[in-house]
Amino acid sequence: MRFAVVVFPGSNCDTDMFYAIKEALGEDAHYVSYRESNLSNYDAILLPGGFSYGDYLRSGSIASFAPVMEAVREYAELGKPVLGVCNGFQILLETGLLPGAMKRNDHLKFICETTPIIVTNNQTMFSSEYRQDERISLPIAHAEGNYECDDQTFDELKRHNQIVFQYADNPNGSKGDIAGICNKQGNVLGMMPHPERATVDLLGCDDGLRLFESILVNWREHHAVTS
Ligand SMILES: NC(=O)CCC(N)C(=O)O
Repeated sequence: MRFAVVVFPGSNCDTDMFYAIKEALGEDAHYVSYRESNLSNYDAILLPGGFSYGDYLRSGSIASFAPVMEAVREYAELGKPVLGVCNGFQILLETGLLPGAMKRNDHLKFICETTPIIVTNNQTMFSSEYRQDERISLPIAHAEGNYECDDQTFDELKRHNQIVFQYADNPNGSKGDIAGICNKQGNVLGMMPHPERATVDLLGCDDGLRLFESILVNWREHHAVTS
């Protein structure tokens, strides 16, 4: 499976993402520039964490106008997997590929810690290798992770099972303890916790690996070789 790791000016988790795919998952990973306009060679697109364009204006807002995001939008419309982690999630929100917005953490401090996460929906292409309502541990590292949306959007997220991950111990004030949501079609996921920082025991936790394994398992199911 060929994964694209998109690199924006200011990305800083691209190498971790590349390592997670190449070394921990054992699949093909490629760095792709924010200038790229054709993503048709890839089976999944990964938007890594970081501080794209210095987080100026709002996190992810300037990156949402990068040339590659038009290609990501077209790619997502085809139903192919798009994952945004942390700053990647913020970019997906700013692009409108996911509903809602990110505010500064309610305590106005940057938080960097490993935190308990609940798998609220294991029926997605990103979470199927977890058990429903499983409690896992993942690192978080952000200043703007306080998810916000209006009540109508929140009801829709619940009605369409779009809330995929929730904080067990809300660290930032996020509405509904939201840590990760997907679009209605289920092929675009944004999440603040960093699964790519938790893919091997050596990192202290490997609960993130099953997220990438879920993508791979689901891709294989749709690309089964029948001879
Ligand atoms: N780890 C990251 O992606 C940093 C996120 C980010 N730009 C912030 O909210 O602070």
